[in-house]
Amino acid sequence: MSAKRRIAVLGSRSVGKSSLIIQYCQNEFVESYYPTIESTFAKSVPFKNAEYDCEIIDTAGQDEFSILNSKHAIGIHGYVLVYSVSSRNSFDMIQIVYDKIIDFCGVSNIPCVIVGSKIDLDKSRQVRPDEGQKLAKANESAFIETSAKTNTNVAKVFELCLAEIEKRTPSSQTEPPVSRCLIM
Ligand SMILES: Nc1nc2c(ncn2[C@@H]2O[C@H](COP(=O)(O)OP(=O)(O)OP(=O)(O)O)[C@@H](O)[C@H]2O)c(=O)[nH]1
Repeated sequence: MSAKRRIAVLGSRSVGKSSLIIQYCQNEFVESYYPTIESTFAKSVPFKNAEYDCEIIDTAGQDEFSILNSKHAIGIHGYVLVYSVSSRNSFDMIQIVYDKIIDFCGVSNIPCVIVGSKIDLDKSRQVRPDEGQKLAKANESAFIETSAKTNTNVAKVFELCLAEIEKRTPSSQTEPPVSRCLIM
């Protein structure tokens, strides 16, 4: 039986979350922009001699005022946090979203990949790769830069996420760790 892995993709509006997932699951890139409310994609992924049934949750873009939806914290095995390398604001949102998740879950860190998207827009780059790397290191996360448009490093994002999950949850275990948060 293949293990189930539920992965939530979060980040500011319009950074390319849907495009990344659609490129990964359906091998296509859509130039036009349709804001997401929420959708779920399924993909079976072979990884390290095992087969994983991945459920990938595409979320509506967040900002500093959004309240973390409990659906994006409960029952989630791993996170993909996306910013666009051409938007400093979206980069600044990553730490805010990360902190909201760890606060909600009552843990000190989560299985997470930080993604700098849209690297094909190199001329309008506002965030350097080493800044992304440093942020990821500070949050014990994996890091990668991608382009959904040119299909650069797209599959790698989800492999890194499975690897981060694997570091903390052996493949024999299906449920994500229970939150240590106590309601008194
Ligand atoms: N050049 C370039 N454009 C991209 C890339 N990825 C996404 N886009 C464009 O950026 C816009 C937003 O992409 P979406 O994938 O809808 O972004 P999103 O993060 O899902 O947006 P929300 O649903 O509002 O949160 C669209 O016009 C895409 O075509 C990329 O890798 N390169």
